[in-house]
Amino acid sequence: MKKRGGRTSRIRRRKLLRNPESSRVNESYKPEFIELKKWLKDRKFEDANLIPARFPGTGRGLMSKTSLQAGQMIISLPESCLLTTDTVIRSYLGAYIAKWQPPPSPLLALCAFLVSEKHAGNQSPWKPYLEVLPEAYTCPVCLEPEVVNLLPRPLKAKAREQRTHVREFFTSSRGFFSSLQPLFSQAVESIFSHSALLWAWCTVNTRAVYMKRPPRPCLSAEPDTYALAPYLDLLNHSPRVQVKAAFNEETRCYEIRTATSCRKHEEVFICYGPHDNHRLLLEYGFVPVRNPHACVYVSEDTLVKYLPSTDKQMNKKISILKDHDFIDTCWKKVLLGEIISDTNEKTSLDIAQKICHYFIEETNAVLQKVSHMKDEESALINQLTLVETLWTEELKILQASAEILSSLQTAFT
Ligand SMILES: C[S@@+](CC[C@H](N)C(=O)[O-])C[C@H]1O[C@@H](n2cnc3c(N)ncnc32)[C@H](O)[C@@H]1O
Repeated sequence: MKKRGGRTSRIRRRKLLRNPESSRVNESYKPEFIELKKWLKDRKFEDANLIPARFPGTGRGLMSKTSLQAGQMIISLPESCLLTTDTVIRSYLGAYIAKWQPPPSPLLALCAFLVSEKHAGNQSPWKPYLEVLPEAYTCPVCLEPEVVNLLPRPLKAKAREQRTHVREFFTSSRGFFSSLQPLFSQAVESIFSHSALLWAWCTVNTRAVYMKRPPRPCLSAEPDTYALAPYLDLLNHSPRVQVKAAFNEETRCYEIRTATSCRKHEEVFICYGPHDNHRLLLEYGFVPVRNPHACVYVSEDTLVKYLPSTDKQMNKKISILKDHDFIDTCWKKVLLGEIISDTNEKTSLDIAQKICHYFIEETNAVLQKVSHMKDEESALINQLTLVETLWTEELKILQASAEILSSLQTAFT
């Protein structure tokens, strides 16, 4: 591989800094997007505003061809382009779903359809959409156990729960998959494998938009709220934008309007919700930088370790913290406490500062370990980089918190 740092690369980097537009790569000429556009046109969707592109930092997304004003429609995708449980029930799977007892969940119906259509390859009418879907995902359920082990403790627990949940989803769906055998010449076990179902589960969970469907007798009573929205699902998340997104019953289109303007040739973002980094990694498999909702989770164990052992009110304090959802919640909120007395305030600041330093040390130690593993395990580099970004963002919060605490402490000396 060529070494970076030569004159040409220095000039290129300077150019990129001067003109960030040149760092975005238009992908609309790619065969898969040309096919997808044709497929969308056949389903009455044509769009003049957005083009697929690759951006530094966020990866593949959509770029605006014109400037977008606040209140303007970003995209309006006709119902005929959406993949919902209606699509599945109307398909060759419908009769099998109707026969199966207990009724399959809406999520299972969607996942089974995705796996089956992917297996159909060139025969699938959904091929142009399936071709642009990611081959693999980075939600914790897809990470190697040694990478999951490096996650902050509360997230590690949720990641393991997610793995168990998907495993159980697979095990409990096997009977239904067997019932589909008449549709395939190949053994269903090899089509509806654990890895195929995992791919489908991640596709729905990371890409579907919210669209409530009425309950139907052939599906279980679980809420039916997922719709896969080709092309629209290329929009990345930013916590800094506001959008209005919903299915419009009059136009019969899924519409997104932006409340935040966007300049020509910039990436167009939507907001998946005011989520912290743990939730974004857990549900969507990415960690944004400078997320205003990011926080560091402080566990009960850590609090108990740093609160004075002579404190007779310890249990009461912990239960108050629990009642207010303060345990395992945002570190930032620790800084929002009201002053009760100078002595209490000073003690609290000292404890908070100690906890903060404990976390900074722990974070630095994990970061060192991750960096070491990145040198050793090149096959895991992308997964490790994801975890590294998460810890680096936590370190920034902790360092900023330590500084604030230190200036508050100075006020008491
Ligand atoms: C609805 S899709 C958006 C399009 C996606 N980037 C693609 O290429 O297909 C959601 C996924 O995009 C990625 N993503 C969304 N917002 C992101 C961001 N701000 N930074 C990095 N990745 C992001 C995550 O992998 C997430 O699971």
